[in-house]
Amino acid sequence: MTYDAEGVRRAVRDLLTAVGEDPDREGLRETPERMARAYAELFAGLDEDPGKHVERVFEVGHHEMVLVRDIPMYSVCEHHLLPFHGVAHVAYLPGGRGRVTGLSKLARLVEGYARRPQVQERLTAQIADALVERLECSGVLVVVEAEHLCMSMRGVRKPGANTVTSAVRGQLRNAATRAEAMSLIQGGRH
Ligand SMILES: Nc1nc2c(ncn2[C@@H]2O[C@H](COP(=O)(O)OP(=O)(O)OP(=O)(O)O)[C@@H](O)[C@H]2O)c(=O)[nH]1
Ligand SMILES: [Zn+2]
Repeated sequence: MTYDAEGVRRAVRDLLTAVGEDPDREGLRETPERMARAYAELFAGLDEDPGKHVERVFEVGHHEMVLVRDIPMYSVCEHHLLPFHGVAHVAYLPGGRGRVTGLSKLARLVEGYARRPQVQERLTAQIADALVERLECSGVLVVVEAEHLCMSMRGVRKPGANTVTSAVRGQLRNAATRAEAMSLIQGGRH
């Protein structure tokens, strides 16, 4: 997939006209160009294989849980192309050889799947599946908490409603391990 900036500029100009605006008035003249740049950033994940980040591993012989909590996350809902944003928590149990990946790579993984038209459930599952398949860890728990602007600023208009999704794989399905991960995730709450 290749990003077509010219196509985006054209479409934004047409959109402005269709909603009853004048795309040639001063404030809007550069808007197609600005939006082409903005969308290139918001949808950069479409041109990426996010799983590649977590294939960079270190053999440190760590067999216990690793959790990165409160990773800021911005995505765009595929139904309305409006933002949903919040935090992702990513926990995993290293596989047999105690291989871990860089902590920032977990955030890069979240970014790669968030920066595309998404639904929160798929985003959550894709992060979990990439960790199982690419890092080859023995268990994963991903929790995403987000507010959807399509629910806040339009439609049902319920600002503040938070959607929480989780995806659990492998040994983190075990009740005790899962409870430990959940309590570590909630440990940051006041
Ligand atoms: N499951 C899920 N639903 C989402 C997500 N983002 C947006 N939605 C929902 O997608 C649904 C689309 O519903 P439709 O009835 O097709 O569209 P709509 O008429 O604009 O719906 P309303 O938002 O209720 O006005 C809405 O209920 C949204 O809240 C998401 O990440 N996951
Ligand atoms: Zn939506």
